[in-house]
Formats: sequence, structure tokens, C-alpha cells
Amino acid sequence: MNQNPHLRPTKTAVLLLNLGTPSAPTPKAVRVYLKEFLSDPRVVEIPRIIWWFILNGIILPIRSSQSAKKYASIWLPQLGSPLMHYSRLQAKELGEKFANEGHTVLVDLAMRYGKPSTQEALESLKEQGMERLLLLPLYPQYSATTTASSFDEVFRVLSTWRSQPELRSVKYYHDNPAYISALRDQVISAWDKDGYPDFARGDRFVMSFHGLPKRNLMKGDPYHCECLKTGRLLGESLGLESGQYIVTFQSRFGKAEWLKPYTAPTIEKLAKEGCQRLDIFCPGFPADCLETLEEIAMEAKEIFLDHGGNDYRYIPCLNSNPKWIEALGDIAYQHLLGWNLGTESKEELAQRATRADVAEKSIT
Ligand SMILES: C=CC1=C(C)c2cc3[nH]c(cc4nc(cc5[nH]c(cc1n2)c(C)c5CCC(=O)O)C(CCC(=O)O)=C4C)c(C)c3C=C
Ligand SMILES: [Fe+2]
Ligand SMILES: [Fe+2]
Repeated sequence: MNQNPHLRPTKTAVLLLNLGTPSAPTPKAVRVYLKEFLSDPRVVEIPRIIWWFILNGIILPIRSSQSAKKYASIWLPQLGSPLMHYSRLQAKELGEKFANEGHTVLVDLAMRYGKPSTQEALESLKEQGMERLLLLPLYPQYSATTTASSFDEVFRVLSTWRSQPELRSVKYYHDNPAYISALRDQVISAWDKDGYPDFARGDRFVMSFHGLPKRNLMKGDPYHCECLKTGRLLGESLGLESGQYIVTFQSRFGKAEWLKPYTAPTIEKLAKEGCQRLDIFCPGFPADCLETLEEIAMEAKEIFLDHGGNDYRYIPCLNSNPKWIEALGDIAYQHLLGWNLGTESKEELAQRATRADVAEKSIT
């Protein structure tokens, strides 16, 4: 790499941002991950000193081993954490899509907690000549706990740089038509594949989103409204009547009230009311992870079957669905408008070199 920044080609980069995951399904690795995650004041808004004692004295000692067992149950042989595997795959395929369309756009993945860290991803892009940066969170619905926290970390790293890239960020895409269409495709493929009689879907379609404390909504976090809109748009695109689908919220943490209705009690209620066949999907998670594969595909299934349900169909997340990669591309292109998406021509580089040469001579 040429050390003189004036002589390097300037490149545009898209950085996918996701939450992060433990490095191994062991109590030790999960503890490191949970400590970093749950120490983030964007995630837990309890006064720091009080929270420090609760986190270190109660939560970490108990939850690290409990969660490690759950992680072990979903860890992919050879591939590791599903969240990491699918997030990497999405970055790789998005990069290939740009290349196939004749663009030189750097694509990388940064995790908010753990590895690959936001710092290392940004440093690597800088090394490759990044001059323009688009932040694209793998959170379709904006929340301060996720999207804003990832952006904070990017801004923190950039605050230490002398020469910063031009910067753009995607705040949300919960109602983006390409995203909704990819979700629709994922659901329809599952309905088709399982070969129910006449294109059969279940009696009810549940869309389960990650939850959030209710006070976050009351303080102005738009996440709840965005989840409801995604749910309505997907329900409509599947041709469902409003009584046939329901939006629920999962993964409640702690004793405070979270967004309702909660997923597990809703599933129990549906089974008790006589719903025999249930389809469940997690539109807010672009990649399968602990929350979907363990909590929804395993735990919630048991609840449904234990309370009289008969047929429980977990529909996998978007993962590497080609329509989803298309949608990521669409969203990126919208926000990249006006930016150079190819390496500069040899002539441009030569001109740049001449200008740099003149500038250097005038300094010495
Ligand atoms: C106060 C606690 C939490 C808030 C607020 C929260 C918001 C939130 N999280 C996601 C997406 C994911 N969360 C995942 C795991 C996870 N989440 C919490 C707690 C809060 N999340 C914990 C403690 C954990 C770790 C697992 C556990 O011990 O239960 C994951 C999966 C990560 C993986 O490795 O697979 C995702 C994805 C969103 C979208 C969100 C707010 C909108
Ligand atoms: Fe979470
Ligand atoms: Fe969970």
C-alpha cells in the first residue's frame, strides 16, 4: 500500500453492522460477551453504579452458564455461531453483487460487541483506501439499543482519526418494499416446501420481534411502531386478513414491563384456544441466531405442543435468501446515490499523482 494518501485510489465502502455473538458456546466466552453487551448504557439504562453490582454480582454468574448451554444447542458444526455465519455470508454476497454489477465497493462486517470489532473493520477499510463510508445496520427496525449503539461505536472510532471518510448511515428500512418482498419470499418458500394441502399455511401466522422495555417506547424509541408496520406490510403482502396474523415480542430480560404481547404466552393462548397449526417467523432478525433458533424454534415449539397445538412450523430467517441480498443491494444503492462506485481511471490516478507531486515539491 502506497503510504502517500494522495496517490491511493479512493474507494466507497459499505459496512454492515450487527450485534455480535460469543466466540464459543462456553460459560467463559459467553460471560465476556454478556459483560460487554450488558455494560452498554444504550442497552441497559439503569444508573451505572447500581447496575454494576447487579450485573457482576447476580446476572453474569448465573446467566453465563445458562446461556452457554443454549448457545451449545444451536452452534453449527464447523461453522460456529449462526449469527456470525449468516452475517458474514451476507457481507460476502453483497460484495459479490456489487462486483458482478461492475462496481468497486468494499463491503465488510462489524459487530458491536466482540469480533470482528467495529474498530478493526474500520481500520481494515481505511487500509484499503476507503474515502466514503455507508453504514448499513442489519437491524431493519431502528432502536437506540441496537442501531444507535452501533453508530455510536463507529463515531467513537472515527473520532480518533485524523482523516475521516465521508459518512452516510441508513437509519431504518422496516417498510422498504425490497425488504418486505424478501420476507414474503421467505415465508412463501416455507409454505410451498412443506407441501401442506392447497398451499397451506397454518391457522395463524405469528411474527415475533425482539422485545424492548416499554419505557424505551414511552421515551421515544420508534422501534415498536416500526415492528408493527413491518408486520402489517408483510401480513398484507401475504394476503392475510388482520385476524390471521399477530405481531408479538420475545426475549424479555429482567422484571420490568416490555413491549406486549409477549411471544411465549401468546403461543400458549393460541394453542389453548384450539389453534392446531401455527406458522412463526421473525422478520426483525435478518440472520438466525440464539433468539430465533433456541427461543422460537425450540422453546416456543414445546409450549405450543404442550398446550394442545399440533403442527408448529418455524420459518427460518432471511439468512442468505437471494432476494434478501438483492434487498440489501437496493437499500445500499439508494443511499450511495452520487458517490463514486468504481475505482478511478488510470488517467484520474495519474492526474492525482501529478497534483500530489506538485504539492509535495511546494512544501519541501
Ligand atoms: C436489556 C437487555 C436487552 C435489550 C434491550 C435487547 C435488545 C435487542 N436485542 C436484539 C437482538 C439480539 N439480541 C440477542 C441476544 C441477547 N439480547 C439480550 C438482551 C437484550 N437485548 C441478551 C442478554 C442476549 C444474549 C443471549 C442471552 O443471554 O439471552 C441476539 C442474539 C445474539 C447471538 O449470539 O445469537 C440478537 C440478534 C435486538 C434487535 C434488540 C432491540 C431491538
Ligand atoms: Fe437482545
Ligand atoms: Fe432469548
